[in-house]
Amino acid sequence: MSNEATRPEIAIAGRHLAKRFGHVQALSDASITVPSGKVVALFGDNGAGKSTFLKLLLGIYQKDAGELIIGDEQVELHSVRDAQQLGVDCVYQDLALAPDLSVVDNMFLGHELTRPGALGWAGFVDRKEMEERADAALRNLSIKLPSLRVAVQDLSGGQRQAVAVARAVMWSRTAVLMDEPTAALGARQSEIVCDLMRSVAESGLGVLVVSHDLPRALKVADTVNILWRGKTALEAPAAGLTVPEVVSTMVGYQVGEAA
Ligand SMILES: Nc1ncnc2c1ncn2[C@@H]1O[C@H](COP(=O)(O)OP(=O)(O)OP(=O)(O)O)[C@@H](O)[C@H]1O
Repeated sequence: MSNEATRPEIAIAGRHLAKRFGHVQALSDASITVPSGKVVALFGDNGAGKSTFLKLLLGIYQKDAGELIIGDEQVELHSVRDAQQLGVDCVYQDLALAPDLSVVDNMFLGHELTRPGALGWAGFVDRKEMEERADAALRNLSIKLPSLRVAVQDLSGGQRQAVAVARAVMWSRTAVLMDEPTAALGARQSEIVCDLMRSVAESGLGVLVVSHDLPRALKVADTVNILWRGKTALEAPAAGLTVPEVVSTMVGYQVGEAA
């Protein structure tokens, strides 16, 4: 868990970001700041540029213009690896879990712990330590599962989502980005995932969540950012906003403007 004294003020931010794909100007002037310990909800109509923004923050795409900040420092990201090394991870919409592997194996996918073998040869996977660390990561977020050895395909949708969130948190030091984390879930499981977002923020990380579930995201977020045709149309505290106001801004009316 992060130490408050050493926590950066800004976990992650993109300022005045622009990105063009051929003839499509996906982003022209988009700015989002995610402070440490806060949940920021990113809203926007289809094609507004939300996924493009996330992919710029993750190093999947490279920006044409603007500034990226991670952990209070201005950075350049050339790959996903660059973002990961700065402590940024993502819970993707498809969760990117291997269904036939256990919870533990999914939590360590690509990060397996090995002990050195005899004569310095490749070591064996240290399963005991993997289980202990996975268990601690899940407990920190108060996630309860039937077993760590169960295959992910035998968990409920909400439990799978929780494993994906815990995995991202385990490998993040700075910020966790979430792309539609409740899209495939029922009401009760969505509430559990929203509670999880708050726990992640309370652990000191910045959380940026892209969502079409406006009522739930408004409830869980500290700040709301709305993109409209590739530009930031509104950045405001969630507490003062209603769903109709958000929808108006998403479709191009400013808050307070007569329809
Ligand atoms: N790799 C790409 N190549 C070409 N055009 C792209 C690419 N990625 C996104 N776009 C275009 O950029 C614009 C913004 O797309 P983006 O996926 O970022 O929007 P979004 O807000 O995430 O939409 P949705 O809610 O529908 O997922 C769209 O017009 C889209 O067609």
